[in-house]
Amino acid sequence: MTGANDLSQVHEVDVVVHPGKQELSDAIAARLVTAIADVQAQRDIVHLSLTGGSLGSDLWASVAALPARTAVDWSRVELWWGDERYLPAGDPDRNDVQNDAAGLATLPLDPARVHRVAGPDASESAEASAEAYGDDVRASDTDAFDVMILGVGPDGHIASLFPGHPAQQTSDALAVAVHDSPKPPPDRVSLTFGALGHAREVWFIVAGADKAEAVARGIHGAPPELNSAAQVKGRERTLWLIDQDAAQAL
Ligand SMILES: O=C(O)[C@H](O)[C@@H](O)[C@H](O)[C@H](O)COP(=O)(O)O
Repeated sequence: MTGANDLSQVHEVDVVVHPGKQELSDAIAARLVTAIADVQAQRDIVHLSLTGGSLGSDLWASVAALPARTAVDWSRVELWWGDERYLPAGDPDRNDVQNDAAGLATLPLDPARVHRVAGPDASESAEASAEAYGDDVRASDTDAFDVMILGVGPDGHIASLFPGHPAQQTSDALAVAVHDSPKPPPDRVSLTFGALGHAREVWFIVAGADKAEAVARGIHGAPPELNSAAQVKGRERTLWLIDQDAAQAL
């Protein structure tokens, strides 16, 4: 990983800094393909949870361009999303649609293993969609997500859990409906903190100077009303994959 600067074991998390957003995206893709192939050498199915946002989509362009993507049996990958904007299937503002357009759709996935959050075209309400999504996660035969990928907003949000928003406090469900989101669109469905941390590895992926303060708080610790990322850790590993701009406040 040329140019990568490993600031390992900062406050019980691993931090890897890459020069810029493109290098970061390519490095996440390489790391992800290797992680999936490693799990597939041990067992049949891999559970992977994805994120929206620009980097969360860019990484699929990087995977699609990576020759080593063929080291993965994509038909044995179960795909989930940490959150989804409560919009109809196919809406260009949905996270899954943006991931697909960036390159995810080019991979030979099994559509039956791609777990999309139901939108208003396929559910009565965001609450009903969240409940169905939680049931889907519970019914899957996994002990934990193998890799939980999470983008981080400048305000410190992860998935659709915004600092200080009441939906952050849901602890009795795997997924929650979010209304009045400070970032549009207002209605969303999100995994809860408990479900997001139900992962062997959590990877926070962040680029840009506007995220530097959120990154520092996420790594060094902060209360939920200031930062959501600080509330989630992987069971085996918590990894921050960031670019130099996002590392400015460390
Ligand atoms: O539903 C959303 O609005 C996105 O999923 C959002 O949570 C995103 O992951 C972060 O805001 C980081 O996005 P960027 O990588 O574009 O900064």
